[in-house]
Formats: sequence, C-alpha cells, structure tokens
Amino acid sequence: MKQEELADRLQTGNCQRKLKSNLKKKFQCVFEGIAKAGSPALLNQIYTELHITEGLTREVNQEHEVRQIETANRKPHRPETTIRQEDIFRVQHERDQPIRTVMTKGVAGIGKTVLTQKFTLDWAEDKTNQNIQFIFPFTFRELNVLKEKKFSLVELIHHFFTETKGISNFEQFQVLFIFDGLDESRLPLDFKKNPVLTDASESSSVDVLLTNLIRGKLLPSALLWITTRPAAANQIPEKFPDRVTDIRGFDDPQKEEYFRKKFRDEDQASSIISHIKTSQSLHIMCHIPVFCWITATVLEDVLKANGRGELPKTLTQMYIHFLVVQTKLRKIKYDGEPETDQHWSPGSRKIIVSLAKLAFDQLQKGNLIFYESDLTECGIDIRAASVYSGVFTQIFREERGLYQDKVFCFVHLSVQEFLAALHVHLTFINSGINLMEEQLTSCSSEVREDQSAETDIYKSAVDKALQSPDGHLDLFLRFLMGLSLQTNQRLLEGLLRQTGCCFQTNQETVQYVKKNISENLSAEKSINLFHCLNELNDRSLVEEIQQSLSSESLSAERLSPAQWSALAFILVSSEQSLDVFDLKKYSPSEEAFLRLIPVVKQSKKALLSQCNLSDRSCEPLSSVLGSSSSNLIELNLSNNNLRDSGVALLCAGLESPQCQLEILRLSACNLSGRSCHHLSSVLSSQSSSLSELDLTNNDLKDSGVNLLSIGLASPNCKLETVRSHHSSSYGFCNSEKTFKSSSDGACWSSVLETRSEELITTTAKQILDQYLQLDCLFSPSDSCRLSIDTNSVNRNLQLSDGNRKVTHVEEDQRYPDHPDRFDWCRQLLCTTGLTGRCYWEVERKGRVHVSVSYRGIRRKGDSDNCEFGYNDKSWSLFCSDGIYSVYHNNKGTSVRLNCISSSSSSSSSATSRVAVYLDHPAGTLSFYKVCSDSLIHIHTFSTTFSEPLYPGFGVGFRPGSFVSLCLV
Ligand SMILES: Nc1ncnc2c1ncn2[C@@H]1O[C@H](COP(=O)(O)OP(=O)(O)OP(=O)(O)O)[C@@H](O)[C@H]1O
Repeated sequence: MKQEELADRLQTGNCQRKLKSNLKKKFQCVFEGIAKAGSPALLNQIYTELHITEGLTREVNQEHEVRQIETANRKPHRPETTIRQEDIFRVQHERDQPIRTVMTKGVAGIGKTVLTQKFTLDWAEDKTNQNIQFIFPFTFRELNVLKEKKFSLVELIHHFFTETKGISNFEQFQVLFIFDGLDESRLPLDFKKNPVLTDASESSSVDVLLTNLIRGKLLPSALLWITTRPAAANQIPEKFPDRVTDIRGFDDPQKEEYFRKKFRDEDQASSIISHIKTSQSLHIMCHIPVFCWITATVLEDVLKANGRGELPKTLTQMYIHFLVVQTKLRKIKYDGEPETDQHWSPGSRKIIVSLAKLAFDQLQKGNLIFYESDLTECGIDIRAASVYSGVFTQIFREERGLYQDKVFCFVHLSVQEFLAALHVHLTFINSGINLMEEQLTSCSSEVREDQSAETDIYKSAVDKALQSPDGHLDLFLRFLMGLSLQTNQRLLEGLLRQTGCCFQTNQETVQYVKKNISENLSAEKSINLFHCLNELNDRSLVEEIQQSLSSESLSAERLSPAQWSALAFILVSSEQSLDVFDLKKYSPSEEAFLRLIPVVKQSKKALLSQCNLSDRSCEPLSSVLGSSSSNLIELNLSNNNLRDSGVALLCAGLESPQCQLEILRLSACNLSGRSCHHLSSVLSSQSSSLSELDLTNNDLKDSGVNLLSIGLASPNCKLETVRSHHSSSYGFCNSEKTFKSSSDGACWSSVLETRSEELITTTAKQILDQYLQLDCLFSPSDSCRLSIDTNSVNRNLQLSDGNRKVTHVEEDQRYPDHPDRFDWCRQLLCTTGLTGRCYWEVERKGRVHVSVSYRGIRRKGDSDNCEFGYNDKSWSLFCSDGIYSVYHNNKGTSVRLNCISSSSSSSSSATSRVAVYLDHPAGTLSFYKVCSDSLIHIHTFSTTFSEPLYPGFGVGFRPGSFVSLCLV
C-alpha cells in the first residue's frame, strides 16, 4: 500500500472515530426535559421498539391519472411489512433495487427524532449498519438558520461535523445524511426551479444543496433519510424516495414496555399501567410516545395524590394537566411552598404567559429554535429566559448552539403548539383581540367582546390551518379547539380569568368544522378536522366520519394505513358509544375492516355481512375474539367469501377461553363440511359461550352436519339456536331448516335433551337422524298472524274474507282518504311492525309482490319511492307463474328453482303458496315456495334492518290476481 493511501486511511479512521464518539455523546441521553434537573435518561435504557411499516404508496400530491393507475395496481392482498429500526435501508428481497432515499412519516410526537437518534447511536456504538462509514444527522431546525448562507456540500458537512474536516471528498465513502423534521423546514425546496448541482465542492444555498442531494445529482452514492409529519411529506416529489415508511407508534405491549422502562420501580410501573387501562381514550392515546411521556408525568402526580382527580381524556386535557403538574413541581421545588390546590402563583403565571406568547409568535414565523434576540422581541429578558428553562425544565430548555451560543426551544414541538394556542385564547379572554385575523399587529386587531368575535377566532384558525401547505398549524388548531371548552378551561383556573365560551359558540364552531370537512380536502386535513371535532366533544363525530367515507369526500380507497389508524384512533377515543359496528357505514371493504379492527374490538356487535371479506380477515378477527379486552358478543359475517380456511382461523379465537362471543352468523360464506369440524370443536370446548349459530346457505352436506352434531352433543355446548341449510339425502330439497331449542318444546329440544343424558354411546349419526326426522321447519312460536292495515289499501284492491284477502279489481273502492293509503300503487301494508323472528304464509294467484317495508315508504304518487322493492325501504319477492324475482333498492334478481315441484304450478290459473321467514335481529329475510311437505328456498336477503318491518303486498297487474293471508 502506498504511503499516501495509508495516510488517507488513517485519516479516515480517525475522523470516523471522532465522529462516532461525538455522536455517542450527543445521542446517548434523550432529552425528556430532565437533563438539567440532573438525571438524564439514557436513550438505550428508555428506547422502546416502535411499530414501523413500509407505506404502500405516497398518498399526497399525485396527478389524478397516476392515482387511478396506482389504485388499480395496488394489490389488495399485499401484506403490510413491518420494518425494524436498524433495517430501514435494507432491501427485503435480493432482487429489489437498492434503497438510496427513505422517507419516514409519522404524526407529531410518534418518535421520528428518537428513531433517527437510536439508529445513529447504534451505529456510533459499532452495533449496526457498519457498512456505513459516516452518518451526518441534520435537523431542518438547524438548517433553517443557515437559509441565507452559502456553502458547498463539503463545507456544510464540515460546518456541523468539524470532526471530518480532514476529508475533502466524500464520494469514496458510504455516507448517510439524516434530515429530521421536514415539517419544520423553512427552506423553499423548489425542485422545479432550483439549478442542478453536481459538484460537492461548489458553493450554493443550503436549499439548492438539499434539492440536489435528494435528486441524486449531488453525491449520488450517499444514502438519505428524511423524516416528516405526514402533512408536509408532499414537499418532496414522489419519485425520489425509494422507500416510504410510516411510524405507527407503540402497540399495546410496547406501551407497557415503555412504562416499565420509564419507572424502574415495578409497583409504580404496574399501578401506572393499570391506571391508564382504566381510561380507554388515555390507553389509546398512549400509542404516541410523546403522550406516553406526558401521561407518565401526569400520572406520577395523580398517583402521588392517591389517585385523586379525573384522568385526562383528550389531547388538550392531557397538556393542560401536564402544564399544571409542571407548575406544581416548580412551586414545590423552587419556591419551597407546600403543595396546595392553588398552584398558580403570580410568578408562575407570568412565566407561562410570556412563554405562551413566545410560543405563538415563533410558531407564526415558523421558528422552533430561538435566539436571545427572539426572546427580547417577545419581551422576555434573557436572564429570565435562563431562569425559565431552569425552573420549567420540562417545558422550555436552553441549549448550546453550533458556536456555543445560547439558543432556546420548547422541550417538544407539541408543547410549543399547545402554549401557542393558550396564548391565542388568553389574548382574547384578556383583551378581546383575535390574533388569528390576517393582520396580526395588536393595534390593528379589532377588539370585540361579543360572542361572534369568539367564533371568528375559531373560524379563522380553521381557515389558516387549512391554508398551511405543511400542516404546521394542525396540532395548534386541535389545542385551540380543546381550549374553547369550558370544562377544559376550568382545569386552568387560576391561570385563566373565567371565561364563557357558550354552547352556541361551540356549536357554531362545530358546524364550521363540519362544513369544511364536507369540502374536498386532503385526507390529512380531513383527519385533523375530525381530531378537532373530537376535541370539541362533538357527539356526531362518528357519523361524520361514516358520511365522509361513504360520500367519498374521504376516499377509503386512497387512505394510507397510517391515515386509517388515525381514523380508528379518533373513533375509539371519541366518547361516543360504538356498541354496534356496522362496516357498511364506513366502507364495505376488507381494507377498511382490517384498518378499523380497534373499533371492532371495542364494539359489542359487529355487522360485517356482505363486505367483501375473505379468509384474510379471519386471522385478525380471531385474535380480537381471543383477546381479553374484546367486547364482542355478536358477529355477523354472512355473505363473505370466508371459506373453510377462514373459519378454521376464526375458530382458533372462538376456542380461546377469553372469547365471549354468543352469536355467530356465517350464512353464505362458501363453507363446506370441513368447517363443521372446527366449529364442532368450538362447540364442545368448555369455555365456548356460543348460543346461536347461523350456517344457512352453505354447502355443508350431510357429512358436515354429522360433524357438527358431535359438538352439539357435547355437554359443554351452550348452543340454543342453530340454523343450517343443506341439501341432503333425507328429502329436504334445497330447503332451509331452522332448529330451535327453547323451553316451549321446539325442535331442538330432543337433541339437547339427548345431550344432557349419557352420550358416550350415542353416535353422531343417531343424533343427526333424530333431528332430521323432526318435521318442523320453524319454531311454532315464530309464526305470526298478520292483519291488513285497511288505511293503507289502494282503491283498486278489494278486501274480502274478513279482511284477509285482497283482490285486484278495476272499479275504485270507496275507501276514505288517508295519509297512509297508497294512492297510485296497488299495494297495502299490514298493521304490525315486526322486529323479532316471524314466519307467515300467503296464498297467491297471478302476479303479486310479497314484501316487507319500513313504515316510512312513500304512499302517494307513482315514483320508485312508493313501489315495493324499488327503494331502500322495502324488500320484495315478485311472483308470477313459475317465475320469481327479488327486488331491493331498484335492483332485481331473478331466481331459478331447480326443484321438480317448482314447475308443478306454472299454469296461470293455479294458486300457490309462498312462505316468508324474517329474522330481524339477524338481518335475514327468506322467501320459500311451499310444497306439500317441504319448503323450497327461493332467496334470502342478508342485510341490517334498522327499523321495524311491515309485511305488505302488491297486487297490481291484472284484475283477478289476489293475495290471501294463510293461517299457519
Ligand atoms: N422509541 C421510543 N422509546 C421511548 N420514548 C420515545 C420513543 N420515541 C419517542 N419517545 C418519546 O416521545 C417524545 C417525542 O418523540 P420525538 O421527538 O422523536 O417525536 P417526533 O415524531 O419527532 O415528533 P415531532 O413531529 O413533533 O417532531 C420523546 O421525547 C420521547 O420522550
């Protein structure tokens, strides 16, 4: 080796060692606001793994066409990949292209900065990624300050990392640049206009250096890692990042791990964890690490006070508590005063008021690091600032800048955002000035004390936040909304002069936020406005989200996984009851289902029928069923292509001792007898709570029923109702058979009785035989006697036979006018709205509609809104001679009956019988043709009925057609 080369190597080694050593010093302690107080937290000790996933695509700033192609190409089954921190640049498969640029997105406080620090520390400690020779971690905060200056890339490196001054060419090394906090960037980053720069020794603005690094023109061999809050990600054109990752925060075990690491005392950690679990919203909120840290601080205080005081539920409440705790600590520590409820001394009030002003002024300007001059501008004396950072150690901090000059910042950006909102609020309360108006100088801001002035603040804050291209006012807006609630203001008593944001103002703000949601916003902006509604404690938040998704103003198709989890977070943390989860109200898709699993887990009843689910959904659903925190009691999975493989997965959860499920509907799930094997084992498991099982419209065959009966015969089986539908060799042609056990002596009793006896000798076949011999199709208690609502009968329908028969006639009948009367459609309704399980039969001749309808169906005129089956309020079977079609919401399907008996009455003069079985709670409506000894299944509607259903008939086609109610 030549001497020169050797010298170079030594030089490089030296620089690397020094850089590693300095980075180790810089990052081994994580500043959690306690550094000054004496016991810095070691990053390696507190670092808890985060859930990081590879984002499928960027969802922002895309051309319309590109979006369409991308949506079409997106493979729905592509599994979500979890990435470990140290593998952020590692390709998944050998054949994948190398990764040069990674963009990591994550909401405020999710741990982006800490993640980059941990990555760098592990490298500096020689643990990971040793193929990289130099890591240069930059923050946009620091780069903003150099906005006006000129550097070459090499000079910029030397400027921040003096250790590497001996190296003038980095091309020969594997270098990684980290740029943390793109959302904080004040550089224009104009990729269209900035000139191309390829020479690392040529001087230019920091902005040009950065755009060229990202373009790959400058130092193309270097790796780049950019982190950002999601709303600001669109500053980098989509084509540049080779990988986009999302930080999803802590999952439940990681939350616990965080608190166990933070509180070394096991008892203290356990009681903090169990405290958090008592509040659903707090527990959910803790998936964001910065909230874990704030919660830890707040709860430590709550526990000291023997658990007194209400737990914070919203973000604003959390930060208010945090501020109060800090003020209390300051009072005890520095003023030496005893702990009382009066923690706001004039001194602490003054400090917080000044810091809040500083926070707002600087946030407006986009500054997150402040110099002495910034502080003086805000009226803060520099000596006072040092004192503030010394006493409010967990709010404000003093650091040494590059040249050892003093710089200040808030301990976390979210704290600055909270205090900025507090300042806007305080200013209005104290002086009536609306700081959110366009001109921000106090002399030009109008002073208005009236109520509309207060609403104006919130409206203009919403406008401003929506205008911000990088979302830098998003969190601020959430806090401002939260502070408008009186309940929250009360928590700040002593700091705030009591105010009165009245209900009216609150409602107007809510309406304004909703109006904006309905306008075509980006997903990020909509989601932030949902957060705002949550802060405003708005009760219609859940419907608002459902409406946005179903009206496509928030396109379910284009939401990223992280955006879905934000929605799930908002839904779960909203105080609204989510007892019934109806997936169709959000988006009837597997994607939506998988993303909203936390909401499913919280609900008691999950309606997932006809939602395009496959066996892919069954594994996560199974783990919900098996989880001790799941509330699910009823699950409707009917009409999804789950197949046997799905049911097998589902059964693992059903067999779990934690599973509390009582009702399971698997009608038309493409199941064969194989599913029965698994279900049977669930039924015989001791812990199973299943009392109702619907397996209709599956091809179980005799062998399946046979297998099922083994479970049914188990002494552990708690099943009371099972519905199965099978074609069998026992003579039931494609018919549905309902077996119901109840104390009134219905069909299943014999099986159940047998079950309680000595079963060891009873074979499944015997049991099967027993119940197939039972000759009843429905429980007698289900049959119901209908009577016609005479006020609804159309004048061309004649009543006879004690009002049990209606016949189409030409001459008008003399019925009085009535609002309920169908004036044009030849229809009628029955008197009673049905909500349970009901069975009825009618005799018919000619072309008739046998229907059910909500009471609200239109009665006047000839529109689709009146006619059975042509609107969303009614479901109908149209029977002609030997022809059947079913209709709902203007969609018709004709049904072919394969049974021989179906052709027996095809003559137009013949009458025939139709049976209807409504299971309102299960959401099924079945029609049958009645043969002499059996029912022939025609069609089953599977849906969710939201109102009572009224049987009705349409006899509209030819005089002489009739419908007559039968006595069953
Ligand atoms: N992996 C982790 N383990 C333990 N604590 C963490 C972790 N990540 C973050 N934290 C805690 O959360 C706080 C906020 O994290 P961080 O500053 O990295 O968030 P961020 O995503 O960069 O936020 P912002 O977008 O607001 O800048 C940290 O100060 C630390 O207390």
